Amino acid sequence: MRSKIVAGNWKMNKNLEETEDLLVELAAKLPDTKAEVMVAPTFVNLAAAVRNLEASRIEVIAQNMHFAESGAYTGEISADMLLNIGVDTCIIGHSERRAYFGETDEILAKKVRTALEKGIRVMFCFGEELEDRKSGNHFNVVENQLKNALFSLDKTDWSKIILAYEPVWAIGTGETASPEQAQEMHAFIRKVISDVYDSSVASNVSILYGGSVKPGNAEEIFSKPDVDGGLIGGASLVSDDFVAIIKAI
Ligand SMILES: O=C[C@H](O)COP(=O)(O)O
Repeated sequence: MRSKIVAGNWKMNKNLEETEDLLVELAAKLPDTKAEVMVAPTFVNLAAAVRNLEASRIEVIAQNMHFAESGAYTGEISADMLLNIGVDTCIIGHSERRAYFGETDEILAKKVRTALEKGIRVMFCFGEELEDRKSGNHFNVVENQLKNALFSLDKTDWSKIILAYEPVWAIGTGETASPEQAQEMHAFIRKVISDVYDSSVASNVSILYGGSVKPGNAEEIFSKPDVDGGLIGGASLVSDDFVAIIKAI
């Protein structure tokens, strides 16, 4: 049975003091929900966030990790470093990593493999660009992203995978995929997974939607049968907005 999940990706926002303030607010305002609630602060504040949320059910997750175990990779963070501070879920493949840091499907496949070998749960992000959507190529693009990074995994690995479909044209733009567009793509993703693996893998994986989710549109998006929650950027930086989105699940 798949989980409902609402995750906040704070990206490169919030210094230490701001991080702690927001966590205190979120912990205090967290509504009663069966959904998993996650936040992904920047690397330098992860350890403090874990300590801050010790008594809370909000999970601290990472925004990225390297595929190598350790070594001469200046500026990078390993899976073991995350585990060592109590972080065992990591976002991999966010479109900003793909676009600004050259992360290819091949690199992402290696990251996913390392994460799973280390026991880190992967929140794998993917989604088409605006030109792909306009040309009607969005289903092919999404299928290839999944195939290149995930379809060599064993069936059993999928219990450690969360998917986050994020159409690039809807990220930080205020333009959201309609609930119908989100549902159509999520249903397609489940069908592709079912064809490659089987229907139990497809029905047990949580598929989140990300891209300009706000308090005003979350409920309608989350009401769709194949949408299991959201990966929230901008609106997760404001406690009342993030709490309202959690309430919508
Ligand atoms: O990781 C989150 C996504 O990039 C969505 O960001 P956004 O809610 O600011 O559009």
